[in-house]
Amino acid sequence: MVEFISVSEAKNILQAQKITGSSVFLPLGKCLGKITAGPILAPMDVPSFDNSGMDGYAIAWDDQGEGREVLGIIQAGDRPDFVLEKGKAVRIFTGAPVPQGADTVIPQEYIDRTGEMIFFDSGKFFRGVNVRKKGAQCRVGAEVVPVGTKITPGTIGLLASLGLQEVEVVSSPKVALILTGDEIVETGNPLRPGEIYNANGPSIHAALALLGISDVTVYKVKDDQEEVTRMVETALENSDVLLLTGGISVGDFDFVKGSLEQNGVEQLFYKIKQRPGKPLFAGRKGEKLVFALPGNPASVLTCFIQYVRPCLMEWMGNPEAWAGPSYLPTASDFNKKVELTFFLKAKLENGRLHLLPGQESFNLLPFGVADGLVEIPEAAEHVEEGSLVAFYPW
Ligand SMILES: Nc1nc2c(c(=O)[nH]1)N[C@H]1C(S)=C(S)[C@@H](COP(=O)(O)OP(=O)(O)OC[C@H]3O[C@@H](n4cnc5c(N)ncnc54)[C@H](O)[C@@H]3O)O[C@H]1N2
Ligand code: MOO
Repeated sequence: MVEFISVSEAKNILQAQKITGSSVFLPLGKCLGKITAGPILAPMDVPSFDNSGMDGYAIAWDDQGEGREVLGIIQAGDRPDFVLEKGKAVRIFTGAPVPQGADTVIPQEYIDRTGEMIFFDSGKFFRGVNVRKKGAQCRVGAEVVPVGTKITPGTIGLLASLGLQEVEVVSSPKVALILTGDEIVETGNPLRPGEIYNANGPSIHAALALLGISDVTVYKVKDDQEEVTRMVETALENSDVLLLTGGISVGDFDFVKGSLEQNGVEQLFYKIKQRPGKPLFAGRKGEKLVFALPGNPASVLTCFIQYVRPCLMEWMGNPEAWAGPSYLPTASDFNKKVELTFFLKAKLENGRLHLLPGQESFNLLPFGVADGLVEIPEAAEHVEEGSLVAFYPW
C-alpha cells in the first residue's frame, strides 16, 4: 500500500500513469486551448495571389521612365485580367491583386500626381517593395503548426486564413463528479440546521471549465456505503476521469475508499504529507483515473491544482502538464513546525506574493481573491520575507 507519501512522490506516481485521450476532428471554433494531435499542413498557398501591402500605385520596377500614366484602379476583391503595359501604372489599394506585369507598389504619400501622370523618387524604393507575394506566408503542403501545440486565438486565426474548418486535436475527457455528504444543499434552497451549501461542485466545475472541459456529469450521494458503491459503478461506466469529494477520511461515515475498492479501482496512493488535502486518494481502473478529494473546500481546490489538473492536462495531450511552478518573492514571513508541505493561498501584487490570512481547509475566504498557491516545502520551518517561493497560478 502506497500511503502517506511526499508531494513529489505522489506527483511522480501520477506522472508515470501516462493516460491520454485519443485524437478527434473538431470544428475550428471548438479548438481553443486544445492540443494538436498531428502536424497541420497548409492546404493552399497563402497569400494565394500577389497583392498590395499599401494604398498607392502598382508599377513595373524595370520600367524606369520619367513618369507613368495611370491606367485604372484595382481594389481588394477585384480580379484584374490585364497585363500592365510599359510606362503605365495602376492605382491600387491594400490587399488588392497586383496585376501581371507589375512587381512593386509605391505608397501614395510618395507620389506626385499631375492629371493622369505620376512621378516618384525611385532612390527611396526597390524592386518588389510593398508586394505580398503568393505563398509568402506559407506554401501548400508546408507544416504550419506542429503536433503538440496548444491552440491559441493566434492559431485559430492562422488556420482560418488557410480555410481550415476542422482540426485534429487530442480529445477532452468525460468527467464524472460525485459529491458525497448528507449535509450538502444546492444554492437557492434554504439551509436547515447542520446543512451547508455545496461549494465543491461549482468550484470543480469552474476549474474544469478553465481547462476547457465541459463534459461533466455531477452525481450526489448520501453517506451510505451501498449508495456510494452503486454511484461509483455508474460514474465509472460513464466517464474517463472520476472525481469524488468528501468521505475519504477515517470517520464512520467515510465510505469512499471502500466503495472504490469494491469497484476494482487500484490504489495508486492514499494520503500525502501535505496541508491541506492530506487524505487525498488517487487510483485507476484500466485507463480511467480516479481521485477522491478530501471534502474540505480548500483541500478540494488545492488537490485539484496540484494533482488533478496536471493529470487532466496530460490526458488532453498538453506537453506543459507537469511544467513546474514559477518562483517569486514572498511579501511576508512564514513559520511552520510540522513536517508537511504547505500549500498557501496567495495574492500576487507588484510581483510579490502575499500569503493570505485564513489558511484553514474549511475556509474559502482566501481562495476568493487568491491568484494561486505557494508551496512551502516539507522540511522548511521558516520562510523569510523576500525569498523566492514556488508559485502555482490558477
Ligand atoms: N480523525 C481524523 N479526522 C479527520 C482527519 C484525520 O486524519 N483523522 N483528516 C481531516 C482532514 S485533513 C480532512 S481534509 C477531512 C477530509 O474528510 P473527508 O474527505 O472524509 O470529507 P468529509 O468528512 O465528507 O467532509 C469534510 C468537510 O468538508 C465539507 N464538505 C464536503 N463536501 C462539501 C461540498 N460539496 N461543499 C462544501 N463543503 C463540503 C463537509 O461538510 C466537512 O465539513 O477529514 C478530516 N478529519
Ligand atoms: O487536509 Mo485537511 O484538507 O487539512 O483539512
